[in-house]
Amino acid sequence: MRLDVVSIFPEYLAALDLSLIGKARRDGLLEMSVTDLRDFTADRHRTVDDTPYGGGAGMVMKPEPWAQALEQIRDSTPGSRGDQPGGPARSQRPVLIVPSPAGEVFTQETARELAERDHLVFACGRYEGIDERVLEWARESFEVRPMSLGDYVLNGGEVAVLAMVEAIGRLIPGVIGNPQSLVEESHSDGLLEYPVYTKPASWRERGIPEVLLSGHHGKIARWRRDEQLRRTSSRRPDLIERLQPADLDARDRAA
Ligand SMILES: N#Cc1c(-c2ccc3ccn(Cc4ccc(CN5CCCCC5)cc4)c3c2)n[nH]c1N
Repeated sequence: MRLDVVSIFPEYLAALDLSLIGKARRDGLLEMSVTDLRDFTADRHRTVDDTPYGGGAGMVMKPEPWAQALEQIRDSTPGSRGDQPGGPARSQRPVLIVPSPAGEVFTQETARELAERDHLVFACGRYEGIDERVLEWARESFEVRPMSLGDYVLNGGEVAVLAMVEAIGRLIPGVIGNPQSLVEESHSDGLLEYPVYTKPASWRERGIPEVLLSGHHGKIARWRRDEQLRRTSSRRPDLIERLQPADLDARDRAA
């Protein structure tokens, strides 16, 4: 997989050189490049914003620097242009992910879907956002996906990209050492994860659930599933409502 990020704060994305994503890059499991939008400006002040048509507070990001940055990324990626009329086939098109409070909400399902794609391009807006015509223009060559982290307002797209890249990157085969840990985490089966404990068995006069010391794998699995159901019912009843009958077995229903 190839990841490209465009931002006026490229240093914000330096955190992606750390930890698992950084190791995945060094291991060749993914390629990643960060582009400074200001490199595509034509004035001495490297201006990327201007006042909004129709008035209103704040500034809007100018379209031309974005189009030039995205063209360079598109044209430097084999197969992204395609020679078919109407541009590249969907499967070849890079996905242009545009963080925005007005986007679809990014979920674990979104991460799983995007982890299957060959080329993701993230456009980090700032100010009040990017001129909408950029997204319209980009649809000729990209699959354009406005994407939101959740229902709160950030100051720009970089924090969202850090979260999305981590959520997507960890699903790429080989990035996580133990793939089993991907199976049992929150949202992998529609439920929140169970509580975890480690040594010492007694800590500040607090013990751990006896079943976890029993060595009885079946009982431990049952306890963990019950804890998932209990936690999800208590903290995220909306997830319980979304569960399909097939997601719950007879023992769950009895719980
Ligand atoms: N992902 C994600 C996000 C973001 C996010 C992502 C990208 C950008 C780029 C700029 N901002 C700041 C911003 C965006 C909109 C507004 C409201 N304005 C009202 C008047 C018309 C114009 C828009 C204010 C400030 C961003 C915020 N916030 N929350 C998420 N989950």
